[in-house]
Amino acid sequence: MKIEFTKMHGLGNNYIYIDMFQETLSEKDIPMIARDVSDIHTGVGSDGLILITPSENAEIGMRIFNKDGSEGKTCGNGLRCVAKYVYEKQFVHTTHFTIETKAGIVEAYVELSDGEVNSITVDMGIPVLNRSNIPMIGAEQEKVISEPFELGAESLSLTAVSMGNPHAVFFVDDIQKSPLYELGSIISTDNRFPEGVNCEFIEVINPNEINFRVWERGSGVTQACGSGACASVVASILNGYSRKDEEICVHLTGGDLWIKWASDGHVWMRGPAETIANGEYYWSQH
Ligand SMILES: N[C@@H](CCC[C@H](N)C(=O)O)C(=O)O
Repeated sequence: MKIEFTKMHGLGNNYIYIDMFQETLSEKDIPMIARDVSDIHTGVGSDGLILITPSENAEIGMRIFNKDGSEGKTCGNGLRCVAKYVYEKQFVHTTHFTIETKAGIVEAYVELSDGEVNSITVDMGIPVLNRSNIPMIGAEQEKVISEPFELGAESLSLTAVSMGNPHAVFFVDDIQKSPLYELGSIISTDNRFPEGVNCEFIEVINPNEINFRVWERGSGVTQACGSGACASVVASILNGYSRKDEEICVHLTGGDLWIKWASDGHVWMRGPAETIANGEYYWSQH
């Protein structure tokens, strides 16, 4: 089966994008296609698969599948790439439009420079802080802010935030020494998180600047995670390191994102999106 695709990235967080206005995939094949196409040796190589779909409730729809074939509910870097794609293909005719994800409908704003897409701002919505809705096991309604998190002999301090998808944020003194490879996969599948979790280590440089590393649920270490950057800024504010209504620069491995948690509760993300390649993928079930 021949599938046309576009490979795009947001700060190095790269996905294979399939335009479902043109292609038809069977629902049961999608997780397998996500795994196969993501494989660097036998596929194209990516952090996962993103489908750009029609939507009944918004102007455009988006679905995200991680490298292991699991479906996530949202993807910050993916949203900016989808916004660039649909604007450039003229699926939308204004610079402000809506995109539906499994986590809800978000608004995207495309910023142009000399007629070219320069950056994209997305209203990522209101973070969910109640433990049971993250979801994380334990007392209902309670927020998880700087809570002791035992992991064998290690004792970490956890702040948990859902941006539509779950994030476990840990503050470290030096980002270079964060135990990303040692603990990322263990935390990501820890049974205190019934749906798994994306795991972020952050170093606060000053109230308006943080360093960031991520282990993504279903994909492992990636160069950037937009929803994770939003969750980290929310965690930084909840812990008193940063302030609401101020734009905070998040330094990710692949570059910078600007995030603001506004007083009305909404989290805004601003950053770039790039097209890498267009191609045809030859998929066969095995
Ligand atoms: N890279 C993403 C998040 C992708 C989904 C995540 N791994 C999950 O399973 O929740 C981003 O930029 O937000």
